[in-house]
Amino acid sequence: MRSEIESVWVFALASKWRTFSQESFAWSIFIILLAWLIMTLVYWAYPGGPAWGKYRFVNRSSLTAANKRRIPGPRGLPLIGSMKLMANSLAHHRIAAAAEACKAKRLMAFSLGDTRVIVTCNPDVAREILNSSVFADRPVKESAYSLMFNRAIGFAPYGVYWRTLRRIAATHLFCPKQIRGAVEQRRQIASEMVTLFALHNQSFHVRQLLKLASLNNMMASIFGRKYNLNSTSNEVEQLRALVDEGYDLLGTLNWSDHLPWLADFDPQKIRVRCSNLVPKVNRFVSRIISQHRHKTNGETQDFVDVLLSLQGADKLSDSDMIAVLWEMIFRGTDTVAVLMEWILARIVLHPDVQQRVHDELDEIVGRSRSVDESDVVNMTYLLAVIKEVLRLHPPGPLLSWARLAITDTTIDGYDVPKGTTSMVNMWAITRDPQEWPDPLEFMPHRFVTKEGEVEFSVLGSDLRLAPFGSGRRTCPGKNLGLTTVSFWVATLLHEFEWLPSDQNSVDLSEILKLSCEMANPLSVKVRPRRTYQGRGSEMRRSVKKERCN
Ligand code: HEM
Repeated sequence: MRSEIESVWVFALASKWRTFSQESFAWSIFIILLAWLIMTLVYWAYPGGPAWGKYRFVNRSSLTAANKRRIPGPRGLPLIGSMKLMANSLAHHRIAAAAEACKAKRLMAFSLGDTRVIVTCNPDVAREILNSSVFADRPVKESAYSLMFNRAIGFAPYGVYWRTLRRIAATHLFCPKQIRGAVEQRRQIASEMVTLFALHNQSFHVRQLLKLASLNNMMASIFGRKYNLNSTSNEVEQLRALVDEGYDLLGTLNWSDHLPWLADFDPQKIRVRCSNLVPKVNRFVSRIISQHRHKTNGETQDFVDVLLSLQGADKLSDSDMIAVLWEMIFRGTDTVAVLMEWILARIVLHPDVQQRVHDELDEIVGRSRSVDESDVVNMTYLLAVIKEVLRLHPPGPLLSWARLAITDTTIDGYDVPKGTTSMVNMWAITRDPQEWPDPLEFMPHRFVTKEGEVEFSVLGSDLRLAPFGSGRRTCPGKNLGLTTVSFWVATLLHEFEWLPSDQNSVDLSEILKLSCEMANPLSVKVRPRRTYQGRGSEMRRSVKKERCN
């Protein structure tokens, strides 16, 4: 009897405890959720949104009166902050509009999920950021890591390895002697482009051919591979597909970079795509490296040979070499093609400007011969046109890749903590009426210097127009890029009159991928300027012959 009573007690207590523990569990969850919600809202309430709020809340006791000054900026949404600013094909427009609305053109703070970001639309503050040694690092995206770019110049952490790579590239790829040495290759590709453009009797799109020309140029400089634009090569097709995929991956805003709790789910399938791409790139570049290793003639000819010849501390492992080589192809191809398409678009849109360039070409080169690269330095108006296009359509409106603060620092009087990502909205600076009279007008003559005036340099010394960035991480390929673009544009303008297509007028809408491209590819017609009768059919015959071969 006693034991029966005891078991009833035990059952009663157990069921009470179960009820209690279920209730208390539910309460605990509720309290945790409530606390989390409150903290989320507290973080979000700070100017600049949740990432800034979290930093300031967590460090509130150590912040002094001076560094309590808050950088103005949008809050965005709780938890994700202002992701919508960047998750947009016109991020540079949106950021400029937000800075205007927050009266924060000099310096604006915003949050991309957990990432603290500052951005400036002002040239003086841009100089402070880009030229400071504190911002000599880059925030590395997951895709950049997966694609090995952390071992190449663009994403390598600031330090000895990065400095070594820049020195090697500066000495063997980007120095004036090397750039001059590749003149014949650029001339050859320019003449192939002319031949192919001349074949069109109707309107056509220029983009594919410009990209292919640019890729062939980089393939020749980096891998020593020479291809004809007329003939399709399996190797070029393969590389083009690899570059396009890498370009798309790096140009996509990866939510997992800023919201670590999403990382395991890989919602945009970026990790999967990267892991599919990497072995293909490895195979492609390894094959070329191994062919170079087995070359019989010992001369140093291309960048692969240079990398293979390095000894001692400079010697690179095969995987580092692959990263460096691939990055060069990757960076050097699209930027040049994108800029050329914008230049041709402006040329078609402004016949008066085209006429002035033609007059200049007739005066300096004449119609009896083709353009020589050495003519270009004397073509002041053409160079002014290129600068004006860089001003209105910088290929990297947010300077492509952001910078990362290595230590705590001060920018424009505000304290900026270590680990903050910083960006420069070059597009907004180059369209600012306080910096440029009539900023939205296409007026190349603003860059034509008068007697005694100093020429405007776009290479990073004047932050009102620095399309190649500035400071330690400025673009190392800027001279190569400008030399190629100016010579090719001079040649294409010397050979043809560029006219709008019958069906599509020039549409200057933009789309920001890794570079800022024309949203609707340029369609044009060309009329030869200096060809004798019959040259068109002669060209057609020669192309047919090459294709048959
Ligand atoms: C019109 C042509 C080009 C434009 C507009 C351009 C623009 C840029 C910009 C804005 C940056 C970031 C600079 C900064 O953070 O301050 C950059 C970096 C870089 N560019 Fe270019 N670029 C061009 C051509 C090239 C070419 C032809 C190459 C190589 C073949 C190249 C290789 C690089 C590399 C390796 C970096 C990373 C530098 C580093 O982090 O140390 N670029 N470029």
